[in-house]
Amino acid sequence: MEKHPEPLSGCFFISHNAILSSNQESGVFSFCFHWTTVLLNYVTSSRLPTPWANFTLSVFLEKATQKEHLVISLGDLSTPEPVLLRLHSECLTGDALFSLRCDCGPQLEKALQRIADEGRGAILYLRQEGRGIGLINKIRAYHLQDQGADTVEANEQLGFHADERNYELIRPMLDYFNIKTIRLMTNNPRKVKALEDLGYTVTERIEHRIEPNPYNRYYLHTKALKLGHFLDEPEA
Ligand SMILES: Nc1nc2c(ncn2[C@@H]2O[C@H](COP(=O)(O)OP(=O)(O)OP(=O)(O)O)[C@@H](O)[C@H]2O)c(=O)[nH]1
Ligand SMILES: [Zn+2]
Repeated sequence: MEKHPEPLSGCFFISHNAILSSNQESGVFSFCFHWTTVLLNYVTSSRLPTPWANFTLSVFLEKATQKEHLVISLGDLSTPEPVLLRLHSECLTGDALFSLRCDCGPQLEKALQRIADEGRGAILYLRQEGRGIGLINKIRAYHLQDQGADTVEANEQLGFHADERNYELIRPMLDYFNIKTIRLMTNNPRKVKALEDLGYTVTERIEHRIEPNPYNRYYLHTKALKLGHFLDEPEA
């Protein structure tokens, strides 16, 4: 049985952003470091045969929450060509329970298919269920939506922002695979910005739409209207 690595490396490292600033008038130079806590540690990996391809599954453990975040990868990601990537937020109802309320399940399949077709790429499967509010609160939000609220209003009625996800935690995963430039499969402009803010280069945004169904039509409409997703705003 594999021994649980504990801890894997030093607890702290110096982030890329060592800032050198100067005060022209006094001629004083100051050098300050931003110390960044390592949010996740790589734990282990295995083969993951699927109907689309034989992927590799790697697991990372988030220190603060003990959540396991996953990377499903194919091919050599360390070469300089941009990596086909999907940041997929956990959706138990859509990914595993076949829910038609959202587009997550078909999006996950589409990403697996696309990576298999190209023979190289990765899905970061992030345990940020319900846009970061967790499964119980997502079901509470669904309950409110059953009574007429839209997906944003439901979150707000529960005291959350429309989107509570934090993308900081993807850095250790991308760095582990030495990924620097990315072709991102998404309809969400905030994911592109999040990657760029973290210092990665997004060379291409690849639209990642699925055919709407009668149950997710209004949800997709709201995402386009209120969350800025690049979708066709299907009729509510
Ligand atoms: N709070 C809340 N979360 C939802 C709802 N429907 C889906 N989710 C969650 O939303 C996340 C997916 O986010 P989306 O907004 O659908 O899409 P995205 O990841 O921002 O963008 P894409 O990359 O284009 O898919 C998953 O974590 C789902 O569990 C909902 O009505 N309320
Ligand atoms: Zn979903």
